[in-house]
Amino acid sequence: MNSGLTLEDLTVSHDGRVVAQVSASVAPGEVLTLMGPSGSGKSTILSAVMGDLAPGFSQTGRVLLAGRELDGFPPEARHIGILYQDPLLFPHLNVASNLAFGLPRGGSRAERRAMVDAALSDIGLEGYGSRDPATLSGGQAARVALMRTLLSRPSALLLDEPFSKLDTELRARIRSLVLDRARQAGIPTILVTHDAEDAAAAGGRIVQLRSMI
Ligand SMILES: Nc1ncnc2c1ncn2[C@@H]1O[C@H](COP(=O)(O)OP(=O)(O)OP(=O)(O)O)[C@@H](O)[C@H]1O
Repeated sequence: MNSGLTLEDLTVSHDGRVVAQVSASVAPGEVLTLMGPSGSGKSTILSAVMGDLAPGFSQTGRVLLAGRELDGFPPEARHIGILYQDPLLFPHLNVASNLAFGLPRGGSRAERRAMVDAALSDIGLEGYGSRDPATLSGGQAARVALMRTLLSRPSALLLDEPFSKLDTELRARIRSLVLDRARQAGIPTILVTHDAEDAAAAGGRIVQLRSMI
């Protein structure tokens, strides 16, 4: 059974005008790069996959995960992880609780704590568990956000330029961390980027969106 992600003639319109259109299929563990000029609809396509279009937009076509159509599923039942340029962390939870939020249910307190500690170590933030997210640098917050998403074991991963605000060295490290994990876990992944180095690191096929205006 194909457990990849398929976008079948996915078309998004606003006021009767097509603003984004794509057909693509992403195999398990493949990182497909979505490129295209500003305004060609890259972020809009990711919102359509999430089933989370802003009011006024409508979509046609199909999104299939593991061969099953996602249409009609509430967003929380889709198990699709998304990361944006600006890391979104819960401001009222400390760093450890933000990470624990991503863990699937189950397991003892001690097991969950051990998983959070291992995750902090993986992102080079040992000892940061009790910190308030507001006290983190941009790069530290980005690492926590991506690890929280990875811990939730998404069935598919959407990356909307999540590396673009990081400095060159951190960018390369965080990029490898997330792309390697996605590949190892067999997660079909779509990376939106303007950056040729990101696309090369992704190593998968590149789909170019055309500007619809
Ligand atoms: N609220 C809106 N009303 C009308 N059109 C909109 C609205 N929001 C976005 N659009 C249009 O949808 C199209 C796709 O925008 P989108 O942000 O998905 O492009 P993008 O490729 O991600 O751009 P960028 O690379 O600049 O982030 C654009 O033409 C944009 O003008």
